[in-house]
Amino acid sequence: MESVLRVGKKRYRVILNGIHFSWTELDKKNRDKKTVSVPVSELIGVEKGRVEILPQKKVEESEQHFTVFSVMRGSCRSSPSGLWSVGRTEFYCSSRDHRDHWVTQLKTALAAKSGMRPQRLLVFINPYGGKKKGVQIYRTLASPLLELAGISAHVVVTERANQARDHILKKELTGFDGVVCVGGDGMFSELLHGVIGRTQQEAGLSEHDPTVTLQPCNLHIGIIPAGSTDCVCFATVGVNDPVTSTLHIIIGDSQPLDVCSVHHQSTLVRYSVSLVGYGFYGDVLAESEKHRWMGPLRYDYSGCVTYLSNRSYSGTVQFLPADPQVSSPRDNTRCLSGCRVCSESTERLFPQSDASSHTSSYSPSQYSQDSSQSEGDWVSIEGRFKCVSLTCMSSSCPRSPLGLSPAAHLADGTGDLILVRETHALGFLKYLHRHTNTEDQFDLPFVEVHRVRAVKFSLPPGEEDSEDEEDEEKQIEGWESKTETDGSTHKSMSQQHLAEKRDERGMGDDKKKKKKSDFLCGLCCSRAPSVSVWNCDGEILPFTEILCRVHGQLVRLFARGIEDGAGSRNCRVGNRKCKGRCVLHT
Ligand SMILES: Nc1ncnc2c1ncn2[C@@H]1O[C@H](COP(=O)(O)OP(=O)(O)OP(=O)(O)O)[C@@H](O)[C@H]1O
Ligand SMILES: CCCCCCCCCCCCC/C=C/[C@@H](O)[C@H](CO)NC(=O)CCCCC
Ligand SMILES: [Ca+2]
Repeated sequence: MESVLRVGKKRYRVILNGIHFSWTELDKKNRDKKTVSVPVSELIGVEKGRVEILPQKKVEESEQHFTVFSVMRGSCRSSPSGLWSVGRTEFYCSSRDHRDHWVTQLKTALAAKSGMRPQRLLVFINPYGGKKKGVQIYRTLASPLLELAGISAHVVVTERANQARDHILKKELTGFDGVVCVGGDGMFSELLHGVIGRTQQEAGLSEHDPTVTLQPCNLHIGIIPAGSTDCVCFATVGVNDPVTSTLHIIIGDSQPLDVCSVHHQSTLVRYSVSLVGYGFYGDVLAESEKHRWMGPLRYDYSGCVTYLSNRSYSGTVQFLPADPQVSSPRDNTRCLSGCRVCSESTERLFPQSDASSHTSSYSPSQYSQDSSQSEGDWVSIEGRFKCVSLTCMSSSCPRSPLGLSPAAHLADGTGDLILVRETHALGFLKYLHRHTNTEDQFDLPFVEVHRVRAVKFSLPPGEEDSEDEEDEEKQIEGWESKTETDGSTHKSMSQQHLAEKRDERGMGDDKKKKKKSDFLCGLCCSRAPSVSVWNCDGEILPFTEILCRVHGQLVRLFARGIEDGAGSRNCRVGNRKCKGRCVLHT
């Protein structure tokens, strides 16, 4: 369809074909002609009249106007890369019939995309996450956009921890195309556990057996960030912004994600997508749980306290290396939207399925993961470590924009194992500081990094996890999942308890008496505990000896990874960059 319409006072040639909706200013010399071209896949909605959606819905009736809403990269020249906003354009037609015809055509074009987009979502809001603004963020920023896009949402404001996980595990989910959380990494983790657990239940697979090839999950997960760190959102979208995330959900973006299952003996302990960290990151988390009242600042405070305690821990790390021909954690690449390494991994991980179906929305695919790969040989490293970290993705976050492992891939079926050996305090500070800039944190003599498929950690003889303590800790975990209504305390009580138990176990009887002054005395290493705890995506694990296995592309998010140079400098018309000439960005 093609017409001359007015936008403001200027005349435009407006064209809608199956792929693009574009408008070019007329009455301009050729070289100055400005074209705005929006892929139909990035249209959000069309309304009759002159309509505004954000910050509040306002409708001005007009028989000859219609308003088009679309994805716009950036909101101004200085927008961070990856930030999306809502582009809004009012068109003026020659008559009411003409206007109605345009609206019908645009709605038909949008309807043709409906198979690629979610129609019905199950949304869980944690009213206590981050700065406690989850409900407000959803009502003012996300809900109006979902409504505009014709997506219906069943909203549950949670009343206790693990309510979202249990709902997904047990309740009827027929008709939902995705589950969405409004909250932080902890809320995401609830959805992750619910979706993976439900999928395995339905497939009749045991999650406990680390050798089982788990069934990839069709139900997509969306994250509207409203937490403290929001690392998963940042690393898969590039920014922590509720509007950007809602737009990715609306247009049905689909980003596969590797997941690590953590086992103790023959039991599944938890799943992780971001960090399974022992030593420094475990200690920071344990310490931070004692200071939850500080809010997100507790991590900075606890980071300093833990750094000053200057601890290191003994243990044996074993790992199964990934194929070094495919990629390496030190190859200076970045996993960006449409990443080649991840696409090729799709073919390797699911050789029988149609690889192209993995790039679109939640179209259910017949997955069957390749388990023919022989396990290979385990490599063993023994020593004293400041930290042992396993991450399935970069784990970038506002604190560390390139993340724990900048070249890690979101969906390549591997994780990066980072070993930081015992070193002097200044050396470790250098390592930590490099997370905040572009210097290579692996280019230090006491740091090594390996791309792996599985990791085992064991304690030195005499320090192993004792069965009695495990039973007790399991009870604590069970208690944690019981109904709780006070969002500010649910985690602190259980995690603090576990942290204290760890301290007790590590310090022995006489040192227990001086537990209260422990972190100050941590400066003097003789009193430091010999065993740390594992931080698993922000939760303390109740076991120290664990086996981790990476499951390639086990879940899918409504995201597309980080866009190359997205933001105010470039837009994409089809697959070609507009080099900043598009009027969206001039
Ligand atoms: N209504 C509720 N009451 C108490 N806890 C809840 C409730 N809803 C969710 N939770 C729990 O709160 C925890 C933290 O939530 P969330 O991740 O949204 O926020 P956060 O501030 O980012 O937390 P974190 O400290 O993990 O970064 C989650 O682990 C989740 O299980
Ligand atoms: C001299 C300057 C030093 C600055 C050091 C900065 C180092 C930053 C590294 C960033 C690592 C992010 C790891 C992600 C962890 C999340 O899965 C998890 C859940 O939200 N967060 C925590 O455990 C919260 C605990 C995070 C510990 C930092
Ligand atoms: Ca990975």
